[in-house]
Amino acid sequence: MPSCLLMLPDKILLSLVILSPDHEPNSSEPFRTWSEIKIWDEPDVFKPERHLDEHDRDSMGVTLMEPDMRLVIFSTGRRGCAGTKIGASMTIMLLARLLQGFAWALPIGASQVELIAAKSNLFMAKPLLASAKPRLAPGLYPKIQI
Ligand code: HEM
Repeated sequence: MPSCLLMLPDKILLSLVILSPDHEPNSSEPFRTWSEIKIWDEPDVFKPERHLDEHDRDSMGVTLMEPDMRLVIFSTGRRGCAGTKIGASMTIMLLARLLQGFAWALPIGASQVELIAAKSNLFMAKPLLASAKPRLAPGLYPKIQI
């Protein structure tokens, strides 16, 4: 599970010391997010290609854990995620199943997708809503008993 969602506040502050050395520990300023780290050009702009391996831009390779902490999805170092490979594989498989199984569209009334990050936490400013319509034979969608 992406543990950043469950982190207690003091744990978040501990991470900040690493990510943002210029942050005043007792300041009332909201904590800084990845988008403020002075590593990327235009950090608030959606540019997923910035995560491709620098040495070989033609490859689709992405280094998920690296000491420079440019991509901190799985953290790094000795306490970094032990399940990076299975976590990445599961995420890709889940995305592939969602794309294969459903035709995706904007919800009724929406004119565009807004990928805007919240200012004070790691969530999106507004929930991402989408309409999913099954596109395969009905028997391929197992019913979950709750
Ligand atoms: C997309 C999926 C996942 C994400 C984003 C993710 C992310 C993370 C992060 C950020 C940490 C470090 C937390 C910290 O700094 O304290 C962590 C730790 C850890 N993760 Fe994951 N994780 C994922 C999936 C998994 C899976 C599938 C497994 C196991 C099969 C796993 C096993 C672990 C373990 C054992 C640790 C603790 C490592 C240690 O403290 O020595 N993770 N994960």
